[in-house]
Parts: sequence; C-alpha cells; structure tokens
Amino acid sequence: MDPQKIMSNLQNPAALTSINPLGFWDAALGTLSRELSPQQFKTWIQPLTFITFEESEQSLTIGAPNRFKLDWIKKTFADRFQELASEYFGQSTTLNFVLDIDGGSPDLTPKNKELTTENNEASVALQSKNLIEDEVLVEEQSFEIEDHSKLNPNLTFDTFVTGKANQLARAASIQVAHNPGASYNPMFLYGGVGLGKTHLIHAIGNHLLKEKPNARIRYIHAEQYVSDVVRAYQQKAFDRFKRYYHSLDLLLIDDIQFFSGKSRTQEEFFYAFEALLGNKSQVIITSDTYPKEMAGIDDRLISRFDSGLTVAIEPPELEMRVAILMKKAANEGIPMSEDVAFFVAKHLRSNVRELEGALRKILAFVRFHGREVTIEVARTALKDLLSIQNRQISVENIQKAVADFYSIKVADMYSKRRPANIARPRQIAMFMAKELTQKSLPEIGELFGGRDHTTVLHAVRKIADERSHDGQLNHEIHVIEQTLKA
Ligand SMILES: Nc1ncnc2c1ncn2[C@@H]1O[C@H](COP(=O)(O)OP(=O)(O)OP(=O)(O)O)[C@@H](O)[C@H]1O
Repeated sequence: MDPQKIMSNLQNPAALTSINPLGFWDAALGTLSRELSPQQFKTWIQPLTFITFEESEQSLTIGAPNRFKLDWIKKTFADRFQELASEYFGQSTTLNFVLDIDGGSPDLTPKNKELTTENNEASVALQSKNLIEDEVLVEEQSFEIEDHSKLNPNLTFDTFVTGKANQLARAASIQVAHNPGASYNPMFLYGGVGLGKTHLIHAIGNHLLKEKPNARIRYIHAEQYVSDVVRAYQQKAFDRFKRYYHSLDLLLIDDIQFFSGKSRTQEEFFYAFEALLGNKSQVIITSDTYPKEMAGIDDRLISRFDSGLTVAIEPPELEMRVAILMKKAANEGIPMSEDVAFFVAKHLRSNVRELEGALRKILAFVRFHGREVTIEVARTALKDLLSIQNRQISVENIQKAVADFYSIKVADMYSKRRPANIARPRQIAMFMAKELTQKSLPEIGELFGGRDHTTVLHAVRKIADERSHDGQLNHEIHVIEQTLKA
C-alpha cells in the first residue's frame, strides 16, 4: 500500500474505516475470542501477528511463530479468517500465512520483511480429517516424526528479562540447563498465559544444544504430541514413536494441560516419561497450573510430575514490565524512555505477551506517523486497550472485591477501626490500588477514609514484602485480581 495513502487515510477516519487493516485485525481477534474457547484462542490465535496488507492486491499477510502453529492455523482457521476478511473489507481478500519467528511488528509498508511465504488461498479445500479415539482431528498423512529440536534460537537466557516474578524459575532453569538429568527431574514449570514458560524451556534447550551439539533434544507442544500419538495409532507405528521419544536426552513439552482427558496420549507419555527418567534424560514440562490442580490427568502422571522440581512463574511486577518494554523497544531500534515505559506498564499488567502486543502497536504507530515515542503517542496508539483497562479497575472496585473476599464490610475500608481482621484486608486493598490503578499515594489515602499517604506507603511496602515470601497471600491477591478482571 502506498504510504502516502495510509497517511491520508489515517488522517481521515471515514476513509480509514473502509481499509484500515489494523482495524480488521482487532475486529478479527475480537470475533475469534468470542467464538473459541479461551484455551484455543490463547494457543492458536493470540500468538499470530498481523504483518502486511497490500491494498493493490487486496491481500493480507499473517504470521505464525512456528511451523507447527503455522500448519495448524492454515488447516483449521484459514477459512474463518477468510470469511472475516471478506466481511470486513466487503470484497474477496487473499490471505497469506507465513512463518514469523520473531513475532515481527505489524508494519504496513509493503514487503518490508523477508518472509518464508506460503501462499494459502483459503479457498483451498481442507484435507480430509479423521477423528481418532476422541482425541484430536488429524490429517491423513504418513507418520513421520520430525527429527529436529524445534528450538527457537531467539528464546535464550540472554533475551529473558529477570525480576522477582520469574527469578526462581530462571535460576532453576539455569541449573537444569547445566546439569540435565540430575537432581531436578522432571522440572515442572507452571504459570498463567504469556509469562515466559515457553521462552524459558527453549532457553534451556538452546543452552544444552550449544554445550552439546549432538544432544538429542526435542521441544514439542502438547497438542502436537497428541497428534503424533494419533498418527502412530492410525498407522500402527508405535514402535517408531517409542524409539524416537524414548531415546531423547532432553524432552521439553509445553502446555501439558492439553493432555486432559486424552487417555491413550497420557499412557504413551507415561511410558516415555519412565523410559527417559530411567535413562537419566531430562524432562521439562510446562502447564497453566500446578500438578495437583490439573483436571483430566491420570493420578500416576500427576504424582510423577510432582516428583521433581515444581516451580511457578508469576505475573511480572511493575519494574519488570518496565524493563521488558525498554529492552524489547531497544531491540527494535526504537528506544523507549523510562517514563513512557512506566506509563504503559502501569496500564498493562497481566502478562508479557500483552506487553509485546502493546509495544507492537506503539511501534507501528510511530513508524506510520514518523513520531517519537512519547506518553501522548503511547496513549493514542493504545487507546482501545487502555479504555478497556480503565473501565475495569477503580479503587472502589478493588475495595469491594477485597471486602467481599475477606468477608468484611466495604465501609470498613474507610473506617478508623483497626482490628487485624479489618486492618489487613484494608492494607491489601491499598496495595492493590497502587498496583492496579494510576492513583497517587495521597489520592489512595483520600479514598480510604482520608488517610495519610505515609499510611498507604507503609501498607504497600508491607504487603509487597509479605507477598514475595507468603504463597498463600500471593494466591489470594491473584484470585482477587482475577475477579476484578473478569
Ligand atoms: N521475562 C521475559 N523477558 C523477555 N521476554 C519475555 C519474558 N517473559 C515472556 N517473554 C516473551 O513474552 C512472550 C510470551 O511468552 P511465552 O510464550 O514464553 O509465554 P508462556 O508462559 O509459554 O505462555 P502460554 O501459556 O500462553 O504458552 C514471548 O514472546 C516471550 O519471549
């Protein structure tokens, strides 16, 4: 698309609505998030990147972060994207799905990136699929296990920003990378969406690969493992399947919650797990929750997951979010000052993927308009995101959620009463108000019955400190936060 034309369309919202490709992207994500389960959306759609729109050819390019996701998207979601694009643009639109390992910025400059283009006319009929053992839909094809590590070389310890939220997970990962198959086996890494679990396990694999280039390493998403089991089943190729998986030095298996309810997969994984540990090979597993909390997973697997080292990754704290934004912006060649990073990080709190998305929006805006990265620019570029966030969380909402959680009256948030069962929830609410809103300490004090800002500061420090070593308190704060965001 002609950059001049983009500029003039950007200045003319009416024109923009008809061709705005970023508008299409936001709308498509919105629709798919409603149509799919949160887990499907998180796994398949969220990691996609919008790359280019060529107006002259009426074609859109969408990037997927790895080969597996690329293939899956093309097979499973291409038709739906096609429909959404045609609806949005009011004319037939060609979709290209490409590998975009870096998760590159959305840049509407034509052909600004070198891409492994895989033209996917979405009209191409999907291949026939079979439903096997109620496990997963797979295409008919010959059973071949790809003998590659599937590691993403960009996901290393060097590119991983550390803070309180992930320092334990990082330290454990470094230990395991240096001594695979030794004491922490298996290592079970759990945490919410987009917090860096995949990044860390790739970092372990990349480290080992560098130390021992001949090591047999395999990264696999749990859903791909399920597909492998189904194909081995179809083609009676379990011997080959076992030979491959049982002979690895390091198996990295991501998002194992996808095994839920898939009994044959779990059985095969159990054998693989036993064989690998027997050989002193390292197994590393990630999940969205800790082993005992997993639903639909066999007890004998759960007890094995729990038998090594289980370590959590928490959502990044404010300073860490700032550091991540600044590092990633600098890597893109567009430095972000600390005050802009603080502004963004204060508004976007849930996970690193969300921060990366926001950064991409800001960088795209800056590139189109030739502007510097300022708070004003960030505010404009993130207008939609910020309005959602602001709608969600106010000090009053926090006071109500905390009072409900601890079964006290909301009025106790403002009262002068000081028994511990009231004072502590009040301090937690003050802490959360500081973390989750843009209010200053004096403003928060005012909203808590006219308290002094030093009282708020004391509460914020106390709860922050306790939270860092009190797992129960940490959990309670998470639960309240989830209620607020629901
Ligand atoms: N501490 C960090 N430093 C730098 N980048 C990070 C950090 N944590 C996460 N990221 C980046 O954020 C994005 C999401 O992280 P990742 O895919 O590892 O999350 P995840 O925990 O595996 O999420 P999911 O459960 O959705 O698979 C990736 O691009 C990753 O590189």
